[in-house]
Amino acid sequence: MAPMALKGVAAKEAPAKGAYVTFLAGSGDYWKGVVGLAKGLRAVNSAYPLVVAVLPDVPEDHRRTLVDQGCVVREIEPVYPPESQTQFAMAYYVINYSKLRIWEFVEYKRMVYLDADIQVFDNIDHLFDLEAGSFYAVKDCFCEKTWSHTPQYKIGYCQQCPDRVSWPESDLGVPPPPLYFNTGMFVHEPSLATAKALLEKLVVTDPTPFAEQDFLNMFFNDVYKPIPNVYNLVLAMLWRHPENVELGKVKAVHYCAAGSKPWRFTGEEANMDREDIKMLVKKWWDIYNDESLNFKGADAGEVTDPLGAALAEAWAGKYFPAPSAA
Ligand SMILES: O=c1ccn([C@@H]2O[C@H](COP(=O)(O)OP(=O)(O)O)[C@@H](O)[C@H]2O)c(=O)[nH]1
Ligand SMILES: OC[C@H]1O[C@H](O[C@@H]2[C@@H](O)[C@H](O)[C@@H](O)[C@H](O)[C@@H]2O)[C@H](O)[C@@H](O)[C@H]1O
Ligand SMILES: [Mn+2]
Repeated sequence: MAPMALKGVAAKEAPAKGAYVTFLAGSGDYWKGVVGLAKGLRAVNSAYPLVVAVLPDVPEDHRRTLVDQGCVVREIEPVYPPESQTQFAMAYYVINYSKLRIWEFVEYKRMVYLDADIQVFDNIDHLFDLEAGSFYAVKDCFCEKTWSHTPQYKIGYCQQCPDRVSWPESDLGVPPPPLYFNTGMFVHEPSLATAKALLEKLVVTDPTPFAEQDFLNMFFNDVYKPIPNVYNLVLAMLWRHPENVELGKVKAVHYCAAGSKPWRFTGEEANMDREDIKMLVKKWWDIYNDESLNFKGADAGEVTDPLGAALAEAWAGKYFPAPSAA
């Protein structure tokens, strides 16, 4: 017997296949990173929309700019680590715990998360077809000063080159650290059960220096599957492990090195005078400034990405009342 449909409850929509998702907090200039990302994904003809998880402190004009670029803007509730210990996470990173909300985006079966300081230079839509059940992300590097609090930094050990300085297991009596991923980019499967489990685990987990990145590495440690660094080039790799980088094959660049955010670039910080860095920053600006990559929404008449147009239209009314009839 067919299950009786609950009166007035619309049949559950089958989740859409997938979407890219990024995270925006505050009223600062990271919205420029999101605009760049939206245009970069268009430049590589991605078939998926870009969802932006915004904290309540993101101003309306920034949200409007993102909707005008075809983004689907979704407000999320902030996520805070246990109050009593917050001072143990680098204050700057504490807001990143709110990234955990994207597991609640169950209208999508699969999502590819990208930090707003990432730019995509080649189509990576095939990531949506990776086998389900694993957590896919790129291995991080332990060699920058930001890691100076860790034993691996003090020893000079890095998972990017485990043989350069081998882990002194017999001296330390502990095995090398498990594989550790950078959370500027990852492929995940939204699920309310996982979202609930993440938050329940967070409540009993003291914050650590790399905040949600450390936490996600702990949580997904047994299902983590490394993917090649072409999907998330952590810039420090260019001077820490150049032997592991083939710049011509890189599909996504992560501008996470100090001073490398393109929209704030001065070239003054360490390594920012490198030719490859200046070339990558220019590549970012070339996309950001390319008017032909602007979203051509329904109101522009010529719909170039129907899914984005439909989503943007559906969402436009959510944040901005439809223009009243003149
Ligand atoms: O003021 C901020 C700081 C961070 N972020 C978001 O949080 C992500 C992680 O921060 P960031 O990329 O600066 O960290 P990094 O990768 O450089 O360590 C950013 O990419 C943005 O998506 C933001 O929206 N506003
Ligand atoms: O909140 C912790 C952050 O941790 C990661 O950034 C780090 C990491 O890449 C280190 O390896 C670098 O040395 C460091 O510069 C950089 O900030 C993620 O990119 C970011 O999205 C966010 O999760
Ligand atoms: Mn980043």
